[in-house]
Amino acid sequence: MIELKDVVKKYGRKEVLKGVSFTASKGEITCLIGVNGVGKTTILNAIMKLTPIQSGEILVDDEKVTKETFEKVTFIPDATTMLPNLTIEEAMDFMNDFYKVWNQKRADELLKFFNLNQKDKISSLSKGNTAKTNLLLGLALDVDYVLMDEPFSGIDIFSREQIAEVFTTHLIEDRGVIITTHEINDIEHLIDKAVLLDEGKIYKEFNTEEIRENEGKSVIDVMREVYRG
Ligand SMILES: Nc1ncnc2c1ncn2[C@@H]1O[C@H](COP(=O)(O)OP(=O)(O)OP(=O)(O)O)[C@@H](O)[C@H]1O
Repeated sequence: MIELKDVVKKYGRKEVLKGVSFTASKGEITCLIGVNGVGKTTILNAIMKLTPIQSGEILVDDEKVTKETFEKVTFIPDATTMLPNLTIEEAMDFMNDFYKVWNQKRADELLKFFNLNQKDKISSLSKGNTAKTNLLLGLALDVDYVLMDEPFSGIDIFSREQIAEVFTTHLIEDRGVIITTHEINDIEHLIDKAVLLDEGKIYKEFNTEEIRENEGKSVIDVMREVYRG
C-alpha cells in the first residue's frame, strides 16, 4: 500500500498540499481528481521523491521511501517524450540495461497490444503513440506500483480507448495504480477508488463501486456535487 500521511508541500510561500492523507492499495486503481493546479502532479512527484515535502510522511508498504522503493514503484509521466533520440527498440534495450526489473516479455506484449513499430524513432511519434510508448516503458517494469500522470492528455478518442483497455488486461495484473486524469469518462468504469482534491486538501475519498451500488452515483455525479457545490 502507498500511504500519504498529512503531507504538506510548499513552493516558496505557496502551500500547495495542506495536509494530504490517503492510501492506494495493491490490486486497485486509485484516481486523483481535481481542477488544474490543485496538486495532483505534485503528489506523484512527492511519492517519487522528485520534490521535497515540508512535513508529513509517505510510506510504501509501511516503509519510508528510499532508493530501494524504486524497485517497487514506477512513474509514467505525461506525454513528454522520454529518450527522444532513440527508436522504441533502442529505448527498450536501454531500459533492459538500466533496470533489473525490466520484463522483456511484457514489453513485447505491450508493443503488440498498442500496435507500435519498434523501429520508429520516439521523437517522430504522434502524441498518442508517445503516450503509449511511455506506458510500455513503464508497465514493462516488474514493479508493484505504477503512478501515471495524465496518460490521456491531448490524445484522440481511439488512442484513449486503447490506453484505457490496457487497464482491463493482465498487463496491469495485481499492481497498485495511482492515476491522475481529467478524462474521467475514459476510465470511470475501471477505477476502484477516487480521491477528490480541493484547495490543497482531500475533499472526499471513496470506493467507486460502493457509491455506485449504495447511492446509485457515478464518479462524475460526485464530482459535480463537490466542485459545482
Ligand atoms: N516547480 C514548481 N515551482 C513552483 N510552483 C509549482 C511548481 N510545480 C507546481 N507548482 C504549482 O503548484 C500547484 C500545483 O501544481 P500541480 O502541477 O501539482 O497541479 P495539478 O493538479 O497536477 O494540475 P494539472 O491538472 O493542471 O496538471 C500549481 O499552482 C503550480 O503552479
